[in-house]
Amino acid sequence: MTSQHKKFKISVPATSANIGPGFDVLGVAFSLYLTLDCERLPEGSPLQMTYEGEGATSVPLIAEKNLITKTALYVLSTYGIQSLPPLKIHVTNPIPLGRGLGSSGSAVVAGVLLANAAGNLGMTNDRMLDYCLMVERHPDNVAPALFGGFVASFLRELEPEELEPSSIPRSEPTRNGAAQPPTPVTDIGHYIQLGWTKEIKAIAVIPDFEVATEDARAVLPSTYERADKSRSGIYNLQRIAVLTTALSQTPVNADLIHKAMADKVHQPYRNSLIPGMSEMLVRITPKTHPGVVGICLSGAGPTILVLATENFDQIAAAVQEIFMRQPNGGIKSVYKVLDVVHDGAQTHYYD
Ligand SMILES: Nc1ncnc2c1ncn2[C@@H]1O[C@H](COP(=O)(O)OP(=O)(O)O)[C@@H](O)[C@H]1O
Ligand SMILES: N[C@@H](CCOP(=O)(O)O)C(=O)O
Repeated sequence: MTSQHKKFKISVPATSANIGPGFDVLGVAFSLYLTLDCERLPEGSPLQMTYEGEGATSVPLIAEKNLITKTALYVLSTYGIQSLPPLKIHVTNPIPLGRGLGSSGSAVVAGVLLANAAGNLGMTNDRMLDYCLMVERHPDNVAPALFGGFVASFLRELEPEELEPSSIPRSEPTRNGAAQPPTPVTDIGHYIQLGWTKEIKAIAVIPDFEVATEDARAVLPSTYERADKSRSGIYNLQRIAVLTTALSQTPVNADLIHKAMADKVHQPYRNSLIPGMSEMLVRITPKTHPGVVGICLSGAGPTILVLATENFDQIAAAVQEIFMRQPNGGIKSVYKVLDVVHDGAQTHYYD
């Protein structure tokens, strides 16, 4: 039982999805945490929500509008609970929004954990994944955020009768306003945690502009043909199979990983949204920059993710230099050297 605990803290890691060829499949959790410090208030008190960090000036703090709390409200409503219990919630968010580090996925996971703790729902992690997938339909951010580590995942196709109108919040609203299922069906998400050698860290080079995931998905083709000129589907399948094992092995085979991180399914179409990316992917290699293991777009971008074993500052500087050479005064960026973390989202109870 958790109801006697007056305070609880939820922490959810940032993630990077895709890792090159693993579009909508692979994701990895990082040592950068969205946290919610929660305290139960006396019955009848209004919800109090405060927020610091990334998004502090833009994220709404109204329960029905904020992605964390509206996700929690949706989960609670499927249990017949129509409002959040009286709570004081302080959000601390170091994950930049709209940069391809899974801020929305982490917010969705935090919302599901918030509902679980606040409503004493006693959900299993697998059940929580189902709820996350009703809100964020691609699994590659929410699965590693929930479970930690390097995760491959898929979700089953929903049946037409499950696609009925409802008030499920979407982290990326569909462009055509397609209807969403009313309650989570079970057994939607399937995943496996893969090995990741501890020698490989991630350098996230974060430019000072946002790309909404919805916009970065809108530039992708609606169909891929087996016989297309670049054989993009087969190209990616071959690489993803090699990459998932190569990233677990010691000693690190940088040349193999770098080649296996190439992609033809999403990155080429997103070039136009991320000035300098195509040059970075060609020019920053294990041969040109010792320590580099691989390079890709992080999630839907615009962050560039370099996997590396050493020389982190020099490698980051090379990416930043290419951003700065872009037209109209260049693009400023910051970078973070991140560890892959093997624990996912957590709820700690106090008092
Ligand atoms: N901590 C948060 N609290 C509330 N909303 C958030 C939070 N983090 C992200 N969001 C919502 O998610 C949007 C960004 O989602 P998205 O475009 O998918 O980018 P990202 O790559 O960062 O996940 C933000 O504009 C905001 O609406
Ligand atoms: N597979 C998705 C991943 C989006 O990740 P985000 O961190 O940018 O939200 C995609 O590439 O669209």
